[in-house]
Amino acid sequence: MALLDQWLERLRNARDELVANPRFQRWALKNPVTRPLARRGARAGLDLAAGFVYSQVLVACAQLKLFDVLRDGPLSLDALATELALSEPAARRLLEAAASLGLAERRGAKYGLGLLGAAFAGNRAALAIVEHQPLLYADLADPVALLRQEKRGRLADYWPYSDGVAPEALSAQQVGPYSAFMASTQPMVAQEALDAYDISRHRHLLDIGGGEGVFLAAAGARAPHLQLALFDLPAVAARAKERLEESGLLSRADIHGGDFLNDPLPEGADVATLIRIVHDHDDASALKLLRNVRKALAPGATLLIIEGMSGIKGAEPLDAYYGFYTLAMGRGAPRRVEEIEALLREAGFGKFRLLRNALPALASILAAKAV
Ligand SMILES: CC(C)=CCC/C(C)=C/CC/C(C)=C/C=C/C(C)=C/C=C/C=C(C)/C=C/C=C(C)/C=C/C=C(C)/C=C/CC(C)(C)O
Ligand SMILES: C[S@@+](CC[C@H](N)C(=O)[O-])C[C@H]1O[C@@H](n2cnc3c(N)ncnc32)[C@H](O)[C@@H]1O
Repeated sequence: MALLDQWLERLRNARDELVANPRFQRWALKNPVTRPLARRGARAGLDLAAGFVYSQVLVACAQLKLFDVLRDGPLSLDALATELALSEPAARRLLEAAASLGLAERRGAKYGLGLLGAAFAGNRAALAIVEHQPLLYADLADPVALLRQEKRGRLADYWPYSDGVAPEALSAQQVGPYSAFMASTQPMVAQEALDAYDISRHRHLLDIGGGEGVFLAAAGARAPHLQLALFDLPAVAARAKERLEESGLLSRADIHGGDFLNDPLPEGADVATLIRIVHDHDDASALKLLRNVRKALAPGATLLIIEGMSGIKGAEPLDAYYGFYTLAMGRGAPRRVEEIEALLREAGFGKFRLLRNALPALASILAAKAV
């Protein structure tokens, strides 16, 4: 095995040396046998180099509500210019850029939704994420300064609990923007998790760091007998109460406000969830949180960790996205399943099961049992 590894390593080194040679690059593009592969490589490089611009075209489409405008059918350029409040040349520039990326489609003298445009038109949560991105991009204008900790990301202000502020003291104003953002993107995650895990086998769910209760409501809708509970910061718990009241679910739900690192968590649940929580924390506070969760659960109870996890096939770019997102936020990092399991084991969990789900790039679901 060691010999095989050595050979593989030599082969990889030889490949890297070859591909790094500009004469080889030119030869590979000219040679009809190697051309398709070389073109694919060049295209992948171009896409990476230009990716920020592609994203900004998407941001412009989202901010101008292009996908909503095209949802009722293709429109001419002058109609689009009016709808988007752009000059006709500017509308043409945007629509041509969008069409080149599959976000729109030329249909004779009109433009319609392209494949990707149609997918975004049908996905409010994805659009909410796109509209949130400018905050992240502002920080990423100088990625090296972030890596060297020469600059503090503005995202840290958006997620004030990540910045050493006493979390229980956060005001309604401070938690409002991030809570609304999480609530608008949660349906996509909830659907992914609840399709992969049959929550109806349980009797009592506690969603820890459950935000405005969107997951709780989705789980409650799938399992009408399920007793519901949520724990989040007091100012967020107040928002959850309001939302659940509006949807008529408050009578089924116990909503608790507090600090999940330092306050006791409510007991009695046979399933607890931590959704997009653990990757917000460094190892020491993640472990503190998991130990606190373990204390609230009886042996045999289930804990579901639901968030983007590294090293999963189909979710490879997640290390780039969450790696740099959490860098700008000033805390946390995406983890591999084995790393999460190690923390869980230390906190008193076992019997791990990584569930299959449709879109691991969005979130993976790791089930564990309190032992
Ligand atoms: C199969 C046929 C008939 C045709 C093929 C044509 C085709 C391509 C059809 C597509 C149909 C289809 C299934 C569309 C589905 C579209 C979907 C599901 C689109 C989903 C897009 C999701 C996106 C863009 C999600 C991005 C998520 C991001 C970037 C997550 C950000 C999360 C953040 C910022 C969280 C922060 C929390 C913190 C602080 C880190 O804890
Ligand atoms: C990234 S959001 C995820 C929200 C929700 N689980 C979702 O996926 O939509 C993190 C949540 O953890 C909560 N939170 C952060 N620190 C906390 C603490 N020390 N105690 C209680 N809740 C906390 C935040 O208020 C926020 O609702």
